[in-house]
Amino acid sequence: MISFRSVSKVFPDGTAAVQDLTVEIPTGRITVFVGPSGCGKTTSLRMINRMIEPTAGTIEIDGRDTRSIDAPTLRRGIGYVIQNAGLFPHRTVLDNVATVPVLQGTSRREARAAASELLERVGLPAAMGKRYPAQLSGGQQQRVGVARALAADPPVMLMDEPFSAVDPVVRGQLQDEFIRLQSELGKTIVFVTHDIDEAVKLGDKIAVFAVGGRLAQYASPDDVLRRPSDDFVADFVGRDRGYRALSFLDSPDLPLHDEPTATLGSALTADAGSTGEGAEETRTDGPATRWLLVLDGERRPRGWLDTTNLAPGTTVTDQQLVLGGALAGPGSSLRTALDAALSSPSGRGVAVDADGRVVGTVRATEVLTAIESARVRSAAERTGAHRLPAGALTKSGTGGDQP
Ligand SMILES: Nc1ncnc2c1ncn2[C@@H]1O[C@H](COP(=O)(O)OP(=O)(O)OP(=O)(O)O)[C@@H](O)[C@H]1O
Repeated sequence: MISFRSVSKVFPDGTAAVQDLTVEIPTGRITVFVGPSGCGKTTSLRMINRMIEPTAGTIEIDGRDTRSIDAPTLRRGIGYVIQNAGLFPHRTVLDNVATVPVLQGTSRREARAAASELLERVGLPAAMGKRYPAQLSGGQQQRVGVARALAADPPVMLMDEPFSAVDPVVRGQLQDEFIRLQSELGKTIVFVTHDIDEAVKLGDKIAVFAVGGRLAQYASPDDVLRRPSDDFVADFVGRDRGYRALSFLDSPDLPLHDEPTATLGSALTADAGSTGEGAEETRTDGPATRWLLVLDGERRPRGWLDTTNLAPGTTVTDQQLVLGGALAGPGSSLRTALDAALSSPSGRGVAVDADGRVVGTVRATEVLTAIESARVRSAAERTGAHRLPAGALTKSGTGGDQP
């Protein structure tokens, strides 16, 4: 546990960067400091490893005042990852990762072997260890940065906007891998970002900072989205926060419908798209159309086919397909399920099993009904009137793939 007790930082020029911050950061979880630019997130983070000293208050790690530990010793137990990775340009990737263990007396050979394993752990082939940082993409450099911070196996990791220098797709991948890695490692992580979506996705707890270094709210992502503490937080988390809060509701009981399908490369039969309950006429952007779900040979979804003007016998090709949006997989949240239905041209969201094979479709109206029931259950749970089944309100992935 890292405890901030009435911590303030006023810089010599008079800037009050952090004001009276009191916060308890739980062990083994990800706590995100989020807020607009200049509100004291980085200053607060750097006070943990004493790169910046507070002007008032105390910071304790597991009950020990950090001022009672000399700074180098303190920092050995605290990994630090920054934007753009901050790698040493003239050292190979492997030696970058091995730096701290070597400084701590591990033999170079041993440190390199461990570094090589760490690279694989963060999703990089060990062969990349021979390259120099400039020979890697931004996303790869960030992975090396994470591996380097993990090399000394510190119980605490400080991460300052580690994924913000990469494009949104790579950032999403890095976030997913980071969640997976943390589920194995269980480090105490303090993560700084100005992106509320990133905070909600990664954080077990979120500290929302307001301008002037004031803590506006400290709560679970679900609470920050559903019950912002004041207008500032409500404004910061944005207008569609109700929709985003759906990410925290599981979709265990959604009814799945059988969906008529065709296989890519096969010929359309005369009744294609007109049998089964999923084949009713669906109004999309004008005329009524009949949408048929097209699969590959492994029953994985490839897209939707508008059969309105297609004669029986027509061969189904990739070019004819309209891509749906998100897929709902096992353990998906209601947000993913709703997104799958709303982003599908047929209005029917495709549900897949763990191998990506189609198991049926869901309709937006049914997801909305499930959302309503989950809200009722959640309200009952808060008042203690009703117990939810275990895991019913756990955080699930919010993303989805395109069929
Ligand atoms: N060394 C310094 N001397 C004077 N003022 C500073 C110093 N470092 C930071 N500040 C000021 O302290 C305030 C908080 O800065 P900090 O970097 O902690 O904010 P932040 O929330 O991390 O911002 P960002 O998201 O832009 O990185 C800002 O007004 C900043 O200009």
